[in-house]
Amino acid sequence: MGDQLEPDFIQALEHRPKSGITEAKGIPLIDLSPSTNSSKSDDLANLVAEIGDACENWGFFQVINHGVPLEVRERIELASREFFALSKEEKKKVSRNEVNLFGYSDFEITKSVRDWKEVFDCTIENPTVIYASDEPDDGELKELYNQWPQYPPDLREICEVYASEMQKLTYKLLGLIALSIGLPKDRLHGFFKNQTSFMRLNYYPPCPAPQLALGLGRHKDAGAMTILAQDDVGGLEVKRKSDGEWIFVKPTPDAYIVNVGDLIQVWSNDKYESVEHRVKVNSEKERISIPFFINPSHSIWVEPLEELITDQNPGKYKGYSWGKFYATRKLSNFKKLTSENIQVHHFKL
Ligand SMILES: O=C(O)CCC(=O)C(=O)O
Ligand SMILES: [Fe+2]
Repeated sequence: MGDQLEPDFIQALEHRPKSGITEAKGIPLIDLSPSTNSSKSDDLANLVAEIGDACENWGFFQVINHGVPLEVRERIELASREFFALSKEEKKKVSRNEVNLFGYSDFEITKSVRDWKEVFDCTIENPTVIYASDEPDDGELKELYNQWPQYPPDLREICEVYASEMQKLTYKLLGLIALSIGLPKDRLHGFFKNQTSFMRLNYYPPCPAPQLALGLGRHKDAGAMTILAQDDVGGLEVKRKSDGEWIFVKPTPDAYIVNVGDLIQVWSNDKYESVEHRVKVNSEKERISIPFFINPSHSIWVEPLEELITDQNPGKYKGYSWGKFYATRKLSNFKKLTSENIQVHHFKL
């Protein structure tokens, strides 16, 4: 079967998916209604505690009663299917490249192995401002804009509506996370003025050798937080903190999956860790997922929050520039990497 797959998709033995599913209780499912309704303060305190436990013990959770209309989600899933069903030639008219960092790609690489997937990226702030180069002393900025395909004609409008719903949910979740570490609700909000957040439509086609490849290799998300919609096929696996076992994230209708990224790990000084995850593919069904990557402004200096630092709990990271980190990551898509891509652990003290 391996001969049906180009060698650059084949994972090393130790990273190949297991054929069965590890049945486990899975990541926590959290009802967000106490944050929306004018509910009792006890309910809010319980919700904050649940969020804190989930961030600490899993780094991942699912939310329901999140306030995002189901219709908005159904529209973006449908539009994604319509876009990826186009011919390669048509999709490549909006290819991402070194100048236009957003758009379509069928060439994603994670830890030097190709992912069995296609993506369409679009940015949220219009334009998004980032550093023009990854050189530490070069302060030149550049503006990034989206590219939109001709078909489906309403993709732009649908993505914009979806993004504005995700933004509302973002601030709700950032508030709950801040409260859960004993900080004022709006403590993290300021980092996201002129944000570099972006969203991605992921398409995982059926794979002839799903036991050899991955839809997306193991990785951690480098930004602050990710909110993910997955369809009913399933494939996402999360590395359980307690024992390192890969746990299948069972699709839950109308739930969003939330995970802590590397920035919350640094801001919280390792109280909340960013957790590895990956995506399995299957030989029969295509799968759609839509991550919304919440990233701060390029101008943010990332370091443990000063309120959390004491003599007993000294800062575990030296600071780094989010903008330079992000520029390095984005430009690496177009370079042949010979060494490990930039990672947050490079800034560990
Ligand atoms: O497709 C998924 O379920 C996960 C996607 C993901 O982890 C990512 O794009 O960073
Ligand atoms: Fe991810």
